[in-house]
Amino acid sequence: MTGRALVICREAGRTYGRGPVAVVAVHGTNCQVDTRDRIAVMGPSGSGKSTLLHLMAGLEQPTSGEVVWPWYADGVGPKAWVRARAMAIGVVFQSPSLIATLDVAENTGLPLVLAGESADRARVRALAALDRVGVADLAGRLPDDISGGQAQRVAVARVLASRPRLVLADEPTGRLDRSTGRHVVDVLLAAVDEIGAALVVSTHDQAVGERLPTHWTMRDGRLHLHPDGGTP
Ligand SMILES: Nc1ncnc2c1ncn2[C@@H]1O[C@H](COP(=O)(O)OP(=O)(O)OP(=O)(O)O)[C@@H](O)[C@H]1O
Repeated sequence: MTGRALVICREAGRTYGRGPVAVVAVHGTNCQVDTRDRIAVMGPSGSGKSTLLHLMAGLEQPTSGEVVWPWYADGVGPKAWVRARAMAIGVVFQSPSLIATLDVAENTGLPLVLAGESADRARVRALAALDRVGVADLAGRLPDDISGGQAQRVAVARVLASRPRLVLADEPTGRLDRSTGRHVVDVLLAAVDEIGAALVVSTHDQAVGERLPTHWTMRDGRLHLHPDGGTP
């Protein structure tokens, strides 16, 4: 913890299904992400990393405990809050999920347009974000005409365009070869430094975990924090 709290999990847990088929993806978890944190959540496939990140992003509701975003302003209506939170917490998924019929710049600016920004303004911010991750030259290309590594950098730019306070990257290198993955992590780290955002990366790849100073580990839905930073 190095700054102001952006998200706090208090005994937050998530169970899927009920009765004999219930799966506890995340057991009651206590953790906090602060403004300048750089955290790797390490753990094998199925250990609950994605579910934890989705809880922090507000994409999933906890079935026990609570997730709190302390910068929530009382009086903001639920719809406005969901929109504000989506802008402030950017999620990079394992698959970039670009829309095939929109070019790279349009894909990058889409969340801004959906949030009510004009198309012109969204384009300016999209181009700046693409430039920041080194793929401005791809702005007019369609997703089918770019590589997987380039698409993942576009997905990073799409998140950065909103200038989030917190970036949650869920196995962002999972589908990339090692050297492309390393490059995407470089880009992510440089970009969050530049915009002053906190970063949480979930990964089962030691090489990715080693790039971040703080390590949390997830095993069978239980999160272990390492106050001394921990080794991946
Ligand atoms: N929507 C869902 N419905 C039912 N079970 C789910 C759902 N999402 C996740 N799970 C289960 O919850 C557990 C944790 O999954 P989660 O995806 O969070 O793990 P993970 O560590 O991110 O794994 P991976 O790296 O493979 O994505 C797994 O047993 C998974 O099968």
